[in-house]
Amino acid sequence: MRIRFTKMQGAGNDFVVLDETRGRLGLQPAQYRWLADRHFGVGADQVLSVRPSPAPGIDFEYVIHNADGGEVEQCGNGARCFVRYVRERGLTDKRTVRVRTMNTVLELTEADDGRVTVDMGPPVFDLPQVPFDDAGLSPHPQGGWHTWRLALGTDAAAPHADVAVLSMGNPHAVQLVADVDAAPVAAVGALVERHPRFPKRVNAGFLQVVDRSHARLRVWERGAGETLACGTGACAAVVAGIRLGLFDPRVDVQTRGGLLTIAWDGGDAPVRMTGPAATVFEGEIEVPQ
Ligand SMILES: N[C@H](CCC[C@H](N)C(=O)O)C(=O)O
Repeated sequence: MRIRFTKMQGAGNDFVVLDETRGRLGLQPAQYRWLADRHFGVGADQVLSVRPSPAPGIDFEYVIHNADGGEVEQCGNGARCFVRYVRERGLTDKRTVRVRTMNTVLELTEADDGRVTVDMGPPVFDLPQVPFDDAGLSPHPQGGWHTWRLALGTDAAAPHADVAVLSMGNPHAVQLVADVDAAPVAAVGALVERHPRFPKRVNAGFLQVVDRSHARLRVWERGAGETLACGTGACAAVVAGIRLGLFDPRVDVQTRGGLLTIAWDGGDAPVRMTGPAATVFEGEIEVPQ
């Protein structure tokens, strides 16, 4: 099947974007994996599909598949590319669009200077909704909130990770590190991603607090490995840092791929993320059956 696609990136987190507003392509997980493959396909961290409005008051449906072919609930950097895409292709002339993902409605706004702000909705701390299995664990109090100690092996001498656990619509486990450049992102991130206490796996964030309004972050993403930036990961890291008493309500997060600004006023307030979005190239490709 020959398909048209657009390659986009937001802070270096890269995407294959598909226009399914006039009909679905009917792709299977193996075909999403192939499209994301950096050697045999186009190459991307996620594949994003733009689908027609599912309900009144919603402009589009926003469907996200990780590089491993699995469909997931949320993608923050992808949301910024989504609004750039629908405006560039004339699918809307609105400056603010509302899109529905698997479990949330996001509001995306493109400013005159091209920067995009996403209302990511409120963070979720209810552990069964993350989901996270805390059976037999006691939280470690820290700065007015708490972290959870994850054993990363079976024997008593196994290393552990102390993680803050929350959902931005998708699951996140955030740990504090002194220096992100020295953090064992691949080794520990892969163990946290597939830790049995996360039945749907988890995105593993490594957060360095620079000061109360600046952070550095690396993320080992569920279903994609380490990416140059993770939008929901930046939101989760700032929310965790605020709850742990480490950040003010607005934080600039330096990722390997670029700068994201995250703001959250606490409680049920929405998390708002601002950052870049860019179209890299358009193309056509024959997708194997
Ligand atoms: N790997 C994530 C999806 C993409 C999130 C990330 N690319 C972002 O910008 O939020 C997950 O499985 O929940």
